[in-house]
Amino acid sequence: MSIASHSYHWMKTGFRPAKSRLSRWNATSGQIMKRCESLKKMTDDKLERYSLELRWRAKSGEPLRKILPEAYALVRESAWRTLKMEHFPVQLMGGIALFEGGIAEMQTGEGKTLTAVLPAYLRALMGKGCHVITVNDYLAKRDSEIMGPVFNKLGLSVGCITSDMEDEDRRIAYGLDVTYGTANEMGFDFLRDRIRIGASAPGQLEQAITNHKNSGKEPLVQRGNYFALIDEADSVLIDEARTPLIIGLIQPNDAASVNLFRWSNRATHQLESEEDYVYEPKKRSSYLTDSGCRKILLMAKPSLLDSIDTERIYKQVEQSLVARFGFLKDRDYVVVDDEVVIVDESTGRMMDGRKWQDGLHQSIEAQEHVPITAATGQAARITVQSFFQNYAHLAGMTGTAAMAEKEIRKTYKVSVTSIPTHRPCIREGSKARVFKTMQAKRMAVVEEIERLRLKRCPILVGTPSVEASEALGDLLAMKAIPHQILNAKYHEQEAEIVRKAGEPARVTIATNMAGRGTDILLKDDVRENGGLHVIATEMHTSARIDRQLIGRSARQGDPGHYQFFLSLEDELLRCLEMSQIEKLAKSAKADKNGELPAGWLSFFKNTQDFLEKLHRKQRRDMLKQEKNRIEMFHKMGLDPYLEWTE
Ligand SMILES: Nc1ncnc2c1ncn2[C@@H]1O[C@H](COP(=O)(O)OP(=O)(O)OP(=O)(O)O)[C@@H](O)[C@H]1O
Repeated sequence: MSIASHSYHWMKTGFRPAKSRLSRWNATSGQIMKRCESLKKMTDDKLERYSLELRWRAKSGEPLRKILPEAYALVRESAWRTLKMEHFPVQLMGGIALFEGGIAEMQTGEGKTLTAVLPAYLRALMGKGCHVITVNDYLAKRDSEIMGPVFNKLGLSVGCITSDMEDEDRRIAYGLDVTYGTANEMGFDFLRDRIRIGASAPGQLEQAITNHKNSGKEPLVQRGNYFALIDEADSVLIDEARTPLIIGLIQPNDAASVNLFRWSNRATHQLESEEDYVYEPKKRSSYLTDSGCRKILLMAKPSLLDSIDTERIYKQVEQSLVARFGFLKDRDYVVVDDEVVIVDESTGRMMDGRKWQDGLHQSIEAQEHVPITAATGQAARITVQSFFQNYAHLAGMTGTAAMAEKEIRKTYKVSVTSIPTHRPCIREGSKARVFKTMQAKRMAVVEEIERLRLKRCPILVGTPSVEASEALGDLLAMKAIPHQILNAKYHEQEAEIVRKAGEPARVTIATNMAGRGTDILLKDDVRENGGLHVIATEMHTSARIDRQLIGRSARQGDPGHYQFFLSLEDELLRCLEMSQIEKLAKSAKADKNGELPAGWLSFFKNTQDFLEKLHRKQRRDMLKQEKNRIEMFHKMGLDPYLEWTE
């Protein structure tokens, strides 16, 4: 079939891979489909024996690219027998692209979960383990459970790593043929293993591992880094890459430090903005002015603070100011059982076990009047970028790679290729509506929900924080509109909430938890009524996150619809100076319902662009620093990942 004649569908944002590559994949995909015909008559036993033969051939040195057509045909047949799903030709092409490495852009809802099984199976034949990286525990568990039978039927074992697992269970899961888990868990397991091995000079790691194995010490948890297939690659490789993984070295708190955290928090309330301190929202940083330093010096303090030097006190007060103005409860963190738990901005999920550094976490604990936990120093650290560079083979897939193509190419030196969709995407968008105040916007959202409910459409409302999701929930409750909320506080009910979200007239209010990976299946006659409607109640700091939310609708050729509702009091605009927003708000001419003319949308888009640029620069700077750090460690013959070892 020639490229010109086949009926693939391209999204506007996608860019095409070189034609020659696409036609090669297309031809191989055709071969695979043909092979599948001959597998139909095989018994299950024969199918498994065939798979064993492939494993033997792979281990005997036959190149995997030669085995690929047979392997993919087997996987397709196994998926049919176990899940009643057969890979579409475009999914086979995606699978080939993933085997060849780099990032495959497959639109939201195109079935990346099923596609991932193809390269994972093929690489797993080598018997060196294969890691499928998902963005959260819920997806790791869901995907390994759903896809497990496809591998099992072909004689391969599958497991998953979740944050609540003990080392022994992790070791077992890593020992299986295919292991699902998050970059976080796999990265931390890698670091903990490095601590077990101890520092090793560059180039001597293999020897150090062998020595460790022979030493009879606690065995390592991972058995190597052979192949990583990253789902939602842009989230993992770009968004998560902003914070390095750090294993803390617990530094017990002394009474003076605890007093300092609590006192600094109180002290901030006696300081005047601009006169005593300056808080910079864009950088989330603050500094004391001369007047502020003087005031701090003169303030009454508990005698325990006498032992702490003044510089440290200033620094801590500045940190408390950052905690107070830069970090909001139910947006950046939640308090669960007297514990401050970070909420990840891009996924809306609780990040168990992660803590802010440099006393910031403790400052927030002081602010929330909960027990102050021990601060952590660094024992071992690695950036997400360096972690994935340890893998012999790396591939990724996402619905939103094209938007970050340049950055991915520059950082990871891999190409991004866009795979056509199976059916044309018929998602419809309505013009964004902009309001002067948050309240006016929320009222309009409620009205829209009422209107759509009358048409019996399921509605997914995206909100930027736990707080915003609950505020909207309260409004709906006041109007007796039934709804369900999906935010970090309800993560245990996630599967149940998602299962119901596609029912007629069902209203689901969610944070970014209902973003990447969430698959809302449409029930009953919902398709005829226009499919799922997504109402985005704010624009995110990254357009990719917006695209992911919208991508919950109109999947697999289904109908679907989206609309943005924005206001001048939105989170996105908080990065601007207060005075600038006030000026804008004054000049804005709203109608009687508080709605502004459509032209205001460009203002939001510009702010989003500005923030994306700023974050890109921050990531670039971080990478540069990291590169210099590793080079310096290498020059000194030291282990770049371990700051401290026994
Ligand atoms: N070959 C297939 N045959 C039938 N159904 C399929 C096939 N491939 C995928 N699906 C269905 O399509 C839906 C979307 O799949 P999936 O959630 O894997 O998409 P995705 O590409 O990962 O989306 P996102 O980018 O939003 O994570 C699922 O309900 C899945 O069962």
